[in-house]
Amino acid sequence: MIEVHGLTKRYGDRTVVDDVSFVLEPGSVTGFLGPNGAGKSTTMRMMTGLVPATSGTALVDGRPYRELANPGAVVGTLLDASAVHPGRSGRVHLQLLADAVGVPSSRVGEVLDLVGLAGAARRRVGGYSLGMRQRLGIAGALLADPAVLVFDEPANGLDPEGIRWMRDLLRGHAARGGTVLLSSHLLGEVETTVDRLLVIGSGRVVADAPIRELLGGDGAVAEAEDADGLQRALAAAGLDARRDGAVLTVPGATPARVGAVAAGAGIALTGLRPSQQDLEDLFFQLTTA
Ligand SMILES: Nc1ncnc2c1ncn2[C@@H]1O[C@H](COP(=O)(O)OP(=O)(O)OP(=O)(O)O)[C@@H](O)[C@H]1O
Repeated sequence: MIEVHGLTKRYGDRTVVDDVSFVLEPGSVTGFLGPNGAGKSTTMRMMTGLVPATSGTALVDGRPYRELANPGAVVGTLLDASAVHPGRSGRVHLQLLADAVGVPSSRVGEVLDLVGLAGAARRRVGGYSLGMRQRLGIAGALLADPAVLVFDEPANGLDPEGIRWMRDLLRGHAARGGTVLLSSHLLGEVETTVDRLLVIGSGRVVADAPIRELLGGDGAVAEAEDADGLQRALAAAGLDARRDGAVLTVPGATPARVGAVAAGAGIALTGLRPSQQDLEDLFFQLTTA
């Protein structure tokens, strides 16, 4: 469990993270969204002791990251995948990390296999592609099988297969009771990976809720060849519907209610679903002041 309370960072007279509070529960993947410069990386860096907070606290299992006896065994971080000595091989890089967090050398081979880098393990990291460096960073984060993963833009440079692999990895981690915080600009990827959304704009939290709740909206979207007839039937039932061709959007009505009205009027529906907001639209609504 991660508890962040009142976390604030000032550089000179600029407040780049402003009184940020949230809780990350085990068994969940939280997507951390915000425009460029909103303060995501700085927040993650304060949480993991890389940058001192001006004020506020970030606790991992009740303690600040820096006070954990073996932080790498509790929190796996991917915060700057390029911060690796280019002259070292991937295997040597991971071996040094393994020594630092106290895991056996056999684990190095396991994580290399896990991230799909076994074939490139003896090559110098300087010759790795961006995606390979990301995979190496993820391998390092997973070495000690930590319960918490804090990943800043993990999909950066990954190909579509790699992105799917990462999604499965993060979902699997949460399914085993792990806690994941992931920042990303790939909204489609976020939508299919996360349970919760934490959105910041200009250093402040502007949304923190389950993604289904944020995108859910209350209403139904129905399609019918006889859209005119359906609109009349809905109006007779006291429901205002907005029509766009054969598609009717009915705010404030459940799909079940719309289906019942259609059935009562003898109108065949060709589609019926809860209305859902587009994540991109939501993102701009929340972050455009
Ligand atoms: N060491 C520093 N000194 C001064 N300002 C900094 C420093 N590090 C970050 N900032 C500023 O803090 C703000 C937040 O930066 P941060 O990297 O946390 O944003 P971000 O949300 O991660 O952005 P991005 O999506 O572009 O990665 C930016 O305006 C940045 O210029």
